[in-house]
Amino acid sequence: MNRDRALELVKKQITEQRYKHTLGVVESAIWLADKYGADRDKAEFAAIFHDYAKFRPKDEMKQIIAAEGMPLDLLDYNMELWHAPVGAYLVEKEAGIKDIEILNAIRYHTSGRENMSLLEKVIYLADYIEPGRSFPGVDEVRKTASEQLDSALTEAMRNTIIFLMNRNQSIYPATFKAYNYLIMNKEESA
Ligand SMILES: Nc1ncnc2c1ncn2[C@@H]1O[C@H](COP(=O)(O)OP(=O)(O)O)[C@@H](O)[C@H]1O
Repeated sequence: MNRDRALELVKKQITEQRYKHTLGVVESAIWLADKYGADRDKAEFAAIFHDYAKFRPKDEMKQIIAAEGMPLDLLDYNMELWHAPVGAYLVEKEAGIKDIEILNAIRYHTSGRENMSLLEKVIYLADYIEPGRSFPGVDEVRKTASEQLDSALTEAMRNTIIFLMNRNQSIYPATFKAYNYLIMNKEESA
């Protein structure tokens, strides 16, 4: 599949505003991929498709999570988390994307996970820092992203955890695990 066809498929699934966000994530993902040596084409496709399932009905997402052997504890947490694993499933099924690295980058783009691949890190971070984002702290993360990938990822996860805590929301444990893994496996140069 080429880039234009992929964009066309995604455009049908999401709102105009979310499509703009997607184009921003593509730009940031390619920038990060080039900077840190990830596969540029895979980064581009993962970014294009990352929010594919964002507007699927809640019941359809629930049904897919249960039927496709996804972690059932997802259903106990923020439903904003669901579109990521459901997206990975639908992108394979409906768009025919088979590359497991691309699918995993989509699957973990909201929660993160322990021991993330380079591509997973690139997509998680690109989603956080894309040019359309304007929340507090994003400029600091952008600056760090231009210097050290894992440090930027750690900052983005820390901000997300603090953001959720300040709103009295529960936090899906995969994000804590991802954060702990980064802290506990930090390179001395980081
Ligand atoms: N570990 C988590 N537990 C619960 N909610 C989370 C967790 N990580 C991220 N979220 C929330 O999921 C929502 C959607 O995340 P994401 O898909 O990255 O954002 P967006 O829809 O803005 O692109 C955000 O509001 C974020 O706060």
